[in-house]
Amino acid sequence: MAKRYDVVIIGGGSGGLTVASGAASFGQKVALINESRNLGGDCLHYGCVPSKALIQAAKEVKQAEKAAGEFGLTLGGKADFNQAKARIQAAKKEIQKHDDPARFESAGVDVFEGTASFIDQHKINVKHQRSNTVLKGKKIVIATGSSPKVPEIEGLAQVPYITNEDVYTLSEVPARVAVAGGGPVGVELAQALARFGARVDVIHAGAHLFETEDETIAFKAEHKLAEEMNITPNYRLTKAAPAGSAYRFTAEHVETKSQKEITADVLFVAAGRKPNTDKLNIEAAGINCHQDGTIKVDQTMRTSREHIFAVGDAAGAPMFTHAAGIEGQTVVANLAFDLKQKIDPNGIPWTFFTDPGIFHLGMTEAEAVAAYGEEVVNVYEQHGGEVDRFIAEHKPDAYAKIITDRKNRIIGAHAVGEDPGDWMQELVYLYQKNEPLKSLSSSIYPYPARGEIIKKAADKYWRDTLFHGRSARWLKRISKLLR
Ligand SMILES: Cc1cc2nc3c(=O)[nH]c(=O)nc-3n(C[C@H](O)[C@H](O)[C@H](O)COP(=O)(O)OP(=O)(O)OC[C@H]3O[C@@H](n4cnc5c(N)ncnc54)[C@H](O)[C@@H]3O)c2cc1C
Ligand SMILES: NC(=O)c1ccc[n+]([C@@H]2O[C@H](COP(=O)([O-])OP(=O)(O)OC[C@H]3O[C@@H](n4cnc5c(N)ncnc54)[C@H](O)[C@@H]3O)[C@@H](O)[C@H]2O)c1
Repeated sequence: MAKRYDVVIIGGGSGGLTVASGAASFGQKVALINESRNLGGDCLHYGCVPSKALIQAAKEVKQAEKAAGEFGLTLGGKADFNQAKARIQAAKKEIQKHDDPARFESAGVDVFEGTASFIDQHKINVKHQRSNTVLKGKKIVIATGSSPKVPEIEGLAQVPYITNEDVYTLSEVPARVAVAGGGPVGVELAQALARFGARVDVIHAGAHLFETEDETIAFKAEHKLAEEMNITPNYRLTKAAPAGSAYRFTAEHVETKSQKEITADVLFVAAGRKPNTDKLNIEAAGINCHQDGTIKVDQTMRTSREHIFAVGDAAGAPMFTHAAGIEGQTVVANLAFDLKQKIDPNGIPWTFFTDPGIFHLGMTEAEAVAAYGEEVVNVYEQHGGEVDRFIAEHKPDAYAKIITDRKNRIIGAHAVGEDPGDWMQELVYLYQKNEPLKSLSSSIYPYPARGEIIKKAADKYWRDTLFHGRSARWLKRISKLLR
């Protein structure tokens, strides 16, 4: 006999947990299935939390070295990676408390440990060790996340490699690390390993690091990151082989096919993600998927079956914890009240935690020009070298680019510099409220704020309007009359 629920959720990560607590709080009878009792998903166990803990530890090591060099201090010894690992464990343990299954159970959610697979479009089998439990859901939410994609690399079977799932458990930092992939997973962690003493080679099949980013931002970030690691864009890692006590990797130019060889002690595969949809027996539910296995959804997060929703990484890009969260919130409203609330994918910002970091909201300049035409798009650029705080902090490389339409509404906003997520967040608010950039000009920033970088960009709108063009001529005339 199947156990009956209003909602059955598959996956206990950022997306699934948001749906579980939201649906239960609206009085729905909820079942949550996760492969292990350790809820929290990729973000907590292998993604955001451990990576940010490691990145911060590595940043402190780098700052200590930089300060020693600049201020004539003597620094001895080698940074202890085990201390960073201890911090990672402590952070995970603390945050894990929020995702304790008991908390969800006390909120009325039935938590099932096991692997879920569809029997038909309403029934799901949960397999745990040798037992099988069948659940029946009026509504079903798939939130199974994603895993590292391992590309075809000849000889990889003879060469041990790591992914973001193993990097935090390395017993020590290898002397030489080859990284396949120049996206955020590869570069955030590569920089951290470099700061703990590894010589890092990033092999990247794209024309530049961070392919999703505005070109100006990606180039500025890459230029700075190249001070700490060897970056080889336009090359794909194609072969791996043992070479004495180390390994030899062959990278092939994506167009000319010319080859380069790199020797390293460890290969870190960070070549993208694949959705965790392979164990779901998804055909039994009759849901349509994209070719890469991600689930097709509309903007209400419904799949091709009206009563089945998908959120988070399993539903494809954008793959972020907060994206899974907002998608989960939208699904709660849609399934509990039969609404058709939509997600605006352009309204989901993100930050990459490299140093310098990257902030992204909406369209890049190239995307905006392609979508609206050059004559409609206005671009406001602001350099940190003209902002007192960045000058005082010796960080003049900060840079922001804000793209607006003719009415000065935000189409895109991008930045590179130290913790740009902190000083660019107001633009997310403006975007959501459909407010113009120029409104920031009247906002007061406690001096010397990093956020002045976006106020100065907004001031440029007024300068263009007041001192050039038709209104400038009128203002001059009025001013003369009043003299
Ligand atoms: C190294 C790294 C760093 C990252 N850093 C950030 C960051 O700083 N900020 C940010 O916003 N995002 C970051 N991300 C992305 C973020 O981790 C993901 O977007 C987010 O975890 C997706 O949440 P989700 O709910 O879709 O899936 P997940 O959190 O992966 O949860 C899916 C859950 O479903 C379970 N599951 C899978 N299949 C089944 C099945 N058949 N039956 C039962 N259970 C199943 C899994 O075990 C897992 O617990 C990072 C990712 C990586 C890899
Ligand atoms: N700070 C954050 O919020 C954060 C951090 C990490 C990851 N993430 C999320 O995780 C997603 C996945 O990130 P990712 O870096 O794993 O993937 P990605 O797809 O962004 O980058 C992987 C890159 O690897 C390259 N590649 C593929 N095969 C290769 C090969 N054989 N040799 C060399 N290069 C190869 C591809 O050109 C690709 O650009 C991101 O899009 C993001 O949504 C977010």
